[in-house]
Amino acid sequence: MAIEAWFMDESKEDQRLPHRRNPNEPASLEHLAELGVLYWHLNPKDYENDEELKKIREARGYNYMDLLDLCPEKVANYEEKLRNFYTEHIHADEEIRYCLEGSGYFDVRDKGDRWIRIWIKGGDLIILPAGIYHRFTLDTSNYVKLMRLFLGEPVWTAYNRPQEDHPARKEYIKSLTEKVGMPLAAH
Ligand SMILES: CSCCC(=O)C(=O)O
Ligand SMILES: [Fe+2]
Repeated sequence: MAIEAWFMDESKEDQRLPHRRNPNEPASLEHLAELGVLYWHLNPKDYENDEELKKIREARGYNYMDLLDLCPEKVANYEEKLRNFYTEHIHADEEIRYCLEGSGYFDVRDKGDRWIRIWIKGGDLIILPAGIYHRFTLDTSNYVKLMRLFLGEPVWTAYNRPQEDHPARKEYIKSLTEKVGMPLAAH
């Protein structure tokens, strides 16, 4: 089972709606990988004993873990948090999220600054690279339970756009040009 992603329309309607273009314009996993976005599908049941998750955590050094149950009863300043999540930003580190239950949308900017909407559901683990512009919203199901992973002491600081001089942003832009630039330069 693969994740679904698509280019967003321009409408300013409710952020929780799918915002597909008409006709739908899918974005492939390969396209996401070119942006440095990584994806795995795991079995979210019994995640505490999942060997696959364990392997990914070990390989990438994700020693920190916590759970975010995104509902008004369990999250302080719920509305404010949701607003901040949907404000376009970057981080100095990777953002690693594993969806255990429910669903939601991660939006990431592509190289041409277009929004790609990634629909995550139970079992989807995604990694956004440091420095990529992104945001998050619940979908119309209004509920998600996420595992947050991190390498070392967690830092969740969001730097809202524009951040063109932020070292993580510069590093990210450099990594993009290296990825597409290398094969061309060889000709
Ligand atoms: C609800 S997790 C995703 C939101 C986000 O981008 C963040 O926490 O930085
Ligand atoms: Fe973020």
